[in-house]
Amino acid sequence: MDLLQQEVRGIALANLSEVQSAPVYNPTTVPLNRKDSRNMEQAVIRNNTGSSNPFPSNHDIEGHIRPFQNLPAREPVDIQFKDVSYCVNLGFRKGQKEILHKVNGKFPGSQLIAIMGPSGAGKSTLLDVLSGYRRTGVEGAVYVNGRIRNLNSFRRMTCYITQDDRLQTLLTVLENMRIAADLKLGPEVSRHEKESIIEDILTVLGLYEHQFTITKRLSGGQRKRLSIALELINNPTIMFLDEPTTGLDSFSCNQVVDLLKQLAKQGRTIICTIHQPSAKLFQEFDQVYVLSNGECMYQGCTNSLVPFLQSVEMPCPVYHNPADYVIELACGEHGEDRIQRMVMEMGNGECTDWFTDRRKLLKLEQLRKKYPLKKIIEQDEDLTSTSQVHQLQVLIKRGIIKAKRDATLTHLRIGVNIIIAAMLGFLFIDAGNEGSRVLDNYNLLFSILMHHMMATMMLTVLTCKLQRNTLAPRRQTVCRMHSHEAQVLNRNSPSLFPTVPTEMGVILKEHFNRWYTLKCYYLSVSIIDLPLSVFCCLIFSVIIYLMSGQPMEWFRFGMFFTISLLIVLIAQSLGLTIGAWFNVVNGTFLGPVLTIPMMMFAGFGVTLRDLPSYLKWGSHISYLRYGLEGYVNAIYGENRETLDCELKPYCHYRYPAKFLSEISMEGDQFWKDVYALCATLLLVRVFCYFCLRWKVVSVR
Ligand SMILES: Nc1ncnc2c1ncn2[C@@H]1O[C@H](COP(=O)(O)OP(=O)(O)OP(=O)(O)O)[C@@H](O)[C@H]1O
Repeated sequence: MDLLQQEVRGIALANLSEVQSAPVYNPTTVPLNRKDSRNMEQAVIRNNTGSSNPFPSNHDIEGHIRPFQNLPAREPVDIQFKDVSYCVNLGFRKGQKEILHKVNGKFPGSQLIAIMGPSGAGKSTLLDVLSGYRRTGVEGAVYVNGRIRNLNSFRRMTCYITQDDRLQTLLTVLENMRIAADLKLGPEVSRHEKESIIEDILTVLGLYEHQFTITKRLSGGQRKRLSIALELINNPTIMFLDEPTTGLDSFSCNQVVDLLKQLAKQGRTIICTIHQPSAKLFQEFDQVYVLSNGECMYQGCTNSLVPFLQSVEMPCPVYHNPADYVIELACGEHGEDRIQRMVMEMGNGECTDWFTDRRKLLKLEQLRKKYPLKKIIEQDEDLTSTSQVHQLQVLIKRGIIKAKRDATLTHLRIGVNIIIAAMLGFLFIDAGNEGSRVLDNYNLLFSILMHHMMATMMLTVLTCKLQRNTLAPRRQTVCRMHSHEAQVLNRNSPSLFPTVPTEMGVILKEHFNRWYTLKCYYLSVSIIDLPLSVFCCLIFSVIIYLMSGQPMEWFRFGMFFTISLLIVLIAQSLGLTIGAWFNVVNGTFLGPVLTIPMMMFAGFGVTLRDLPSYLKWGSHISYLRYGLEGYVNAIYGENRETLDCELKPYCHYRYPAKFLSEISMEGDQFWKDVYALCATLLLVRVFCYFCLRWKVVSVR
């Protein structure tokens, strides 16, 4: 051994002895009774005081610090996984790509566990697989307390916190917490109890002073803590967090990790992915799991990483952060052979030699004995904890608050309808009663149809766009980059490429975390928008009807308005379907393009009679045809009297029946058109729901 090597070893071992002498909380050796956990909490807070204690004191009568007094401590849950592989389909004729290669691991309860690795190593994928978010393409077994994971009961005790904070930004912190409490705890828990839980969580997370702040004004760290706070309401036993520290400054990082450590001490298993923590932050984790190219390079206690590297003859250089060094190794900066050596030594995650007290680690059969099979209560497939009626009520309440706060879009919709109605009104002024301007009026009716359809559809496509199709956002692989550059890129990426959470991203997160069923969400969205759609449509119809001098008969106005409203609702449903299915660029392109065939078959340019026989079917599926026919019948049908003929000596269409016959819309078809439009609306709504459902399920 040369001198340099001896020196490096000596210092690494010195690091090790220093680290080992520090008191390390090990849940496998220390039973988690109330007294001990209190002492440990005190110890941690004492350690934090003077630096960055994120937990304002929360004293009980004896003066002891008791955070989360309204959240009972949890019985630890032990997670193990064996030979877990994950494959994605790359598309038609492109084959498959294996992202995780038969990895193994052991995540004991009451621990704060970090999954580390370079970008593209498979951290988020492993988190998705373990949380049950990804199911298709997954092989291998995941064990919970020694038994094969039952996904439904597992999901009832877990929550997933995404990297990009998918929050309702228009609501205040308190409103967000109250909505989450109402959705998760239901009406059985009294308002007082809910408020106590909320107060407790907000206090411990340092958000109490910000409870009346609108979420969009919170800092990055506060948002992250709010994301955690929202999921803590129903007290999950296992928490999965995707890069909870990315985009935060070191102070906020410490706050978040300290908080996670507190939660772990109460019996929760906290598993999070993390890029390259600072040396201080790294020490906060109880256990670390290092991935490289979908294989496990190290698994064990954080403090054992340095000795492990020593044992495989890749000692951590002096004054080097072990976390940085292991990422450099995982990137292959020191050679691919070193990765392979570490993977082999670790048995791809099977080796448990580097846990603090491996004798206390329980085998699967021991775990089964320790946690005997509980009586299984038959629970239905619905994973939510409250009734659907209750969820609907809460979601409608939330939607109304949001609509009130974001009045710009509401004002814009009203404004656009008034302006377009006035413009068309001026253009076609008094065309409705004049026999010589029947064709003008026909053009006006078609223009109204176009307005209702395009304005509503495009607005919906743009506001419900789906940004990403996964809970975990993807970034480009930067594996071979120098670790420091990678670190800088990763720390900067949130500000360089802001990931604005869209409504769809929020739905994916909330639905996966069992806040509500998709049915309730969809119904609430439809109900909330209805009054505004009716109002906009009514205002437009009144202006255009009066300005263009249509017949002053209530029943005709009623017919005109009914058709307008049905068209608006159909266009909105189509917009929702396109918005849920395609991204914003494709949706903006497809919306108008798909409308063209509908217009072709509407009977406007080419009358329904003159349509070639092989294209007649098109007129039966075009809702614009029923819309136009409905308008024409409302204005010129129902035995309308002879029109005025004041502008010209001869009016070709003085008799409405003649006009109806020429455009091939004779015979009172109004109710047939209304039925056809209602059927289309129902069909599109149901189709849209299944699209949304498919989208949510298919990304898993
Ligand atoms: N649906 C997919 N199709 C093709 N490749 C995928 C898919 N999902 C993930 N990958 C690839 O799998 C690898 C692992 O991705 P993953 O997001 O798990 O990495 P990561 O370690 O979390 O990276 P980061 O830290 O940058 O988020 C990457 O190379 C990624 O490109």
